[in-house]
Formats: sequence, C-alpha cells, structure tokens
Amino acid sequence: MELLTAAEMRAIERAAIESGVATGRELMERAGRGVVAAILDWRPALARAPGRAAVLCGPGNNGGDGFVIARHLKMRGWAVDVFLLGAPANLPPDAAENCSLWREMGAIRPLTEAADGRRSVHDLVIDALFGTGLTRPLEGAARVCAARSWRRFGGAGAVVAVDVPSGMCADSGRALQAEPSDEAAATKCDLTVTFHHERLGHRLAQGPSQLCGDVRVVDIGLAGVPAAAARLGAPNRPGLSKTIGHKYSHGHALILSGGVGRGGAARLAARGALRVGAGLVTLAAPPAAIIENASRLDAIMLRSVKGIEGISELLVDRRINVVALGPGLGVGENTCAKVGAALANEERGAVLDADALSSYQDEPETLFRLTRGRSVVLTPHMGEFGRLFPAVAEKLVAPAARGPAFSKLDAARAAAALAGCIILLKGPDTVVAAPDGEAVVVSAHYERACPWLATAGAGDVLAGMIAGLIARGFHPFRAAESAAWLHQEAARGFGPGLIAEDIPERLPAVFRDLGL
Ligand SMILES: NC(=O)C1=CN([C@@H]2O[C@H](COP(=O)(O)OP(=O)(O)OC[C@H]3O[C@@H](n4cnc5c(N)ncnc54)[C@H](O)[C@@H]3O)[C@@H](O)[C@H]2O)[C@@H](O)CC1
Ligand SMILES: [K+]
Repeated sequence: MELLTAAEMRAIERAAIESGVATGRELMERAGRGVVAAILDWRPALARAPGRAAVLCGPGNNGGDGFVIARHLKMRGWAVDVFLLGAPANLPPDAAENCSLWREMGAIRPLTEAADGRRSVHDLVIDALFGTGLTRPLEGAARVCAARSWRRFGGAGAVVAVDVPSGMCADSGRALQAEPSDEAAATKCDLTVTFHHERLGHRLAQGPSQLCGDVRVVDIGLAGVPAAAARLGAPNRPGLSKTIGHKYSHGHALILSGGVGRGGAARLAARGALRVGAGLVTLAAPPAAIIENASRLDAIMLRSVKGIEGISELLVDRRINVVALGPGLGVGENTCAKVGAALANEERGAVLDADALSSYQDEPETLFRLTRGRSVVLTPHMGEFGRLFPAVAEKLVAPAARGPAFSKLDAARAAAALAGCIILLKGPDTVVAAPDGEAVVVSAHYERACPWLATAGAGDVLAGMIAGLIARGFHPFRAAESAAWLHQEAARGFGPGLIAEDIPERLPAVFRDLGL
C-alpha cells in the first residue's frame, strides 16, 4: 500500500483532471459521497437511525467536501448544521459550487457559533476545516473547535475527519504549532476518511496514535495514476518461503556478546536470528562468559573469543556472512574496535544496534566512514538516533511550525544519506530508509497495534532477526523491513504480557499464518 504526501496527492489529482479521467467537481462529489458511505459502514447504527450532524467547513476544498457531505447526510434523513470558516465568496470554484448547492437545502452559520456552543447536540461532527492544504497552525475558531474535539465537543457522538484531522500536517502526522510554548492543536477524531491512498501522516507521529482514530480509504477513481511514493512495510514472502536447504545455504550469523552477566541481550538476538531462519548462528563471548552462555544455549553455537584479535580470527571464516553487535557490549572505545573488526570485510553484512551506535556519539563521522556503501543496517531508537544524527533529530523535535513539516520519514532518509547505509528508526511507526531515498513505514497501528512490544530486550531480538534474514540472503533493506514486520506480527499474535523471549518463539506461528 502506498503512502502519499500532500504534494503527491495533488499531482495525482492534477494528472487525473488534465487527462480527462474526472473533473475536480466529480472528484469532490465522489469524495464527499464516499465519506458518508464510509461513516455509515463504520458505524452501522448511524445508518439505521439518522440523527443530527454538525459539518465544520473550511475555506478550501476540504470545506468543499464538507458541503457535499452535508448534502448527502441531509438526503439520508439527517438534520444537518453547517458552519463555515470565512466567507462563501472566498471559496475556491468547486467548493463554491457545492456551497451554493447546500444553500438550496439549508443554512450556513459562522464557525464561531460552533466554537462558542457550550454543549454539542450533535451525534456526528464532521471536521472538513483543513485537509492537505494546511500550511500554518490553526487559529481562531478553527483552533477552538480542534481543542473542543479533545473533550468530544462536550458530549457529541462521533468526530469524523475528512482526509486528515484539521491541524495535522498530512506529510508528517504532526500537529502544527507556532512555537514550543504553543500547544499543538489538531482535531482528535474517532474516524478519518481519506481518498485514494493513505497519507504519510496517517501512519506517522501523532497521526495514528492520537489524532486520526480509525482510518478508512475511499476510492475516488484515481487508480492507474502513478505516483512515486513511500510504502507501508510488508513481509517479503518469496524471500521467506525459500525452501530449506543445507544449513550453510541459509547463511551463518555471528552475534557478539558482552562479558560476564551481560550476555542476555546477545542471547535474545541470537535466538531471533535462529528462529527467523538463519542456517547457523554463533554467539561469540569472552572466555570468562563461556560457562554462563554454555548453560543457556543449545542450538546456538558458542565460541570463545579473546579481545579484538579473537573476533578478527573468527571472522576469517567467510561462511559467516553477517555480524550483529551492540546489545550488551557497553559504550566506549572497546566497542568501537569491535565494530571496526566486524566491518573489516567488505562482503559481510552487519547490524549495529544499541551500544555499537552510542559508542560513536562523539564522532559519528568515524562510524559513517565504515558504513558508507556497505550492507549495513543501523537500528537506532530515537535516543540513539539523536546521538548519531543530532542535527537531523533537532529538526524532528523542533515545533512543526509550517506544513509540510519535517517528518520521521524525512529524518530516516536524511540519516541514511549521511551514514550511507540502511537506517531502521524504531517506534510503533518504524521507518526503514536507504541512502537512495527508498523508504517504508512499518506501522504497528490500527488493526496491527501492539503497544506491549515496547518491552525490555525487544530491540535486541529485532537486531538478531535482521541479521538472520541477511544471513539468508536478503538485501539489508528487505531484511530490515521484513524483520520489523515479523517482529510486530509475533508480538501481535502473542498479545499482552509479552516479554522479549516470547518474540522468537512466536515466529513459527507467524510463518504458518503466512502460509510458508
Ligand atoms: N487532491 C485531491 O485529489 C482531492 C482533494 N480533495 C479535498 O481537497 C483538500 C485540499 O484542498 P485545498 O488544497 O483547498 O486545501 P484545504 O482545504 O486543506 O485548505 C486550504 C486553504 O486554507 C488556507 N489555510 C491554510 N492553513 C491555514 C490556517 N492555519 N488558517 C487559515 N487558513 C489556512 C489556505 O490558504 C487555503 O485557502 C483535500 O484535503 C481534500 O479534502 C477532495 O475534494 C477530493 C480530491
Ligand atoms: K479535515
């Protein structure tokens, strides 16, 4: 599934209109009618018993959709109150036409009245104030209405956004705000109905977690108009279903462990690598930690390595085609030396996580010289990301004062360009990006939500799973994307109460469900 920016959606609309696929009026009609159908399908009780709706219309084409919605609701027996921000005379042509059509059916009141009303008498509030054209933070009555939506308009039924919740940037999922002291304002909705494909903002930042509610996509007849867009991440089925061969044909992953009492993270990673299908998995530990690890490992092989030379000696074996390191290694020069040894051979893949990233916080460029152009995946969470890419992270945490705002996708892309390798930026809205700009959002939201995945050690398992898929011959980008998806799916299937150890053990069930 593609995820569009506002500009990409506008380009598609323009191409459709220019090539005669549909007029702007027709698209608006399909959009408004589609929203009504989607709402009634989403909550069938609203279809059985029409009530009273408030339609909040803005000054652009999002408002135009609102007038279409008002008309279709009224035709279905609803009592409809329409509120407009600004004057009808200032509406763009298609919206103005639909405004006139509505005026034959009912009145238009200024939005300030909706903002002032103490209690809502409405069963349904339609937010058609701003869509993809929003460029600056909400002001005045629109801002008051957005704030009221957080209190459900004083008792209103469902709040439904047209295209995007007003106040949210469609590209980043962030609520626009002028300065840090300024509270971000965007409508909090129960349902968001968008058109053609989802926008990126439906999958990033506050979009899915706080603002959109459920999301439905309405077809407005734009299929076939191409766009170069980001995608929603998915498992690579053909890669995963490759028949089981000789154990060496599925590669050999090496996981570097920390010292005595610090091997748990590496063991979790190793288990993830093995369960995801690496042919062989070896855990390399310092001599003093061998007994501890030997008592905990069976299918995973164990090697004692002494210092950096020990790692280099082990890596003379070319059959080891990927190394994962970072979890439990500690932050410091010693870990940097291990990263250097792990990346010495150009042909070998690598996954760097946790301490392998934080160890370079004083000179990230030293790390990037090693990773540039290599089959390497860096898997930072936001904190680690900020240490390696401080300038990029700063742009992401600065208030989103203008739309389109800098997004998590932009951040991961910028980081991938700097590091010259694959970046997986963690979160429920995980983004995987490559230096050439390819990017996916692996989204654990809506029907795939699994907040219990934020548990200690889950990231270690993910690093191991990525390494396991690289061992199996996956391109590092596909390995990161598929592993992130499988990781979420395992957590989803397990349910609340999940601990990191459960994730690898759940993978066989995930594979079975995929029909592999
Ligand atoms: N692109 C498409 O293919 C389609 C778009 N449609 C609708 O059209 C919408 C986009 O319409 P527009 O481009 O007119 O954009 P909007 O309706 O989102 O708003 C644009 C207007 O608001 C003003 N504005 C921006 N930020 C403001 C602020 N903070 N305070 C006050 N005014 C502000 C702009 O100057 C402009 O006049 C979509 O979200 C969608 O709802 C649909 O009709 C169907 C087809
Ligand atoms: K809206």
